[in-house]
Amino acid sequence: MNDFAQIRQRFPILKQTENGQPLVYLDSGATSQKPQEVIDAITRYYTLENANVHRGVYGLSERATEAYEGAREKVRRFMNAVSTKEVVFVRGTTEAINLVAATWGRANMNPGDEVIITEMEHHSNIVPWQLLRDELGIRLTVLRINQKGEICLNALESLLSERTKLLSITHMSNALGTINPVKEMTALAHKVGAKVLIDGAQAVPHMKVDVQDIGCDFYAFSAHKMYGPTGIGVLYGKESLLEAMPPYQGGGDMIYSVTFERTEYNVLPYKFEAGTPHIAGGIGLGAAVDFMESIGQDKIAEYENQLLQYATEKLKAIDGLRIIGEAENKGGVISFIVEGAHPHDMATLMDQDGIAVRASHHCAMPVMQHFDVPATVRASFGVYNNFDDIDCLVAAVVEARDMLL
Ligand SMILES: Cc1ncc(COP(=O)(O)O)c(CN[C@@H]2CONC2=O)c1O
Repeated sequence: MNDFAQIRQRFPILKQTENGQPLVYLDSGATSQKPQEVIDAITRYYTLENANVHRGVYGLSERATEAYEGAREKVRRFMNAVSTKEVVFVRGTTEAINLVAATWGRANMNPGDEVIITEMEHHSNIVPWQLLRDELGIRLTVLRINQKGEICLNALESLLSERTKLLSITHMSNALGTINPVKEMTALAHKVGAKVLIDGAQAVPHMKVDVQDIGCDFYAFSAHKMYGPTGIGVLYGKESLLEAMPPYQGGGDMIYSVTFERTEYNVLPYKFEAGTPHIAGGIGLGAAVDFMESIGQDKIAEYENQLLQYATEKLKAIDGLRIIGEAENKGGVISFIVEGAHPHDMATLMDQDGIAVRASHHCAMPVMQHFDVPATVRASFGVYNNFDDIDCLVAAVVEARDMLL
């Protein structure tokens, strides 16, 4: 049994059947499945370590705090951040981006200042900037994509100006699979003095991310996409920026002292972590980091690329199927349509064969508009998928197509 076949055995949920067929889970882009060690870490916390963190002066609370803050250090090392002060726990990528818009955005942007995003963004990296535009009168500029679903660095350079205060971009598209050249994009933005936020929700599960190497100012991701629990994610921010930003929410734990006249805020990262945190989620995230590092992100990326190449070759051979998003550099996501068959009908029929794929606009409606499709069928891979899964996917696509046409 090869390594990845053994890894698959660590996911209990994959042992079940769906409609009498083995479950073929190909929707990791929406949320990944969880290995036993992540499930066990969360169970262990509630079984043996549950207490509120940071303020208890008794052993149980100290052990809960050690487990929770130990997870923060794991994330720091995982992203190669300089300090745990730069690792803010949030609910997920969406909250991370909203936090930056609400704090750094409000404190640093004035009417006429510009945010640049790309045409392939998820709605969580579009709507927060629209809200800020409508509140502050800033400009929101879109970097268009080509017919392969790629951005053009020269076009970005032409858009950047002294007016640009933030470049906010996805590292990897959830709808197209496109991997953006974020390091080069960051360098171009910094040349005009703009800050850079990277939406890493789809990238972190699939590849090694080194925030110091990229040079970005903010980086956001969600635990539930990289084998961890829902409800916990990370905002990385350069310490100097986080230090200068006002708090996001007010309450307990984010304070040092409170009088009715004024409040002195807590140090980083706690200034941004008001209220009782998702302690079990943080510990589960730490276990997910351990899981990914036990395999090796480069090994994950290489394996998933083999799956992607195989799936692309097999799907392209199906009459009437069009792949949406054919970037030279892609991660483990493949979107497609079958002419004459609505994606929702395709996915519904494929479910009858035990195939779990997403049929949607994937919260990337501008991408659908660009390719003039209402939605796509999307298969997205995790470390537990294999080539048999892809053979099952292809057979189900053909069967659904023949039933619908
Ligand atoms: C690129 C990208 N950015 C942000 C988000 C938002 O993440 P949270 O929901 O964890 O805050 C997602 C979610 N991906 C969606 C969710 O379902 N299917 C998808 O592709 C995403 O793919």
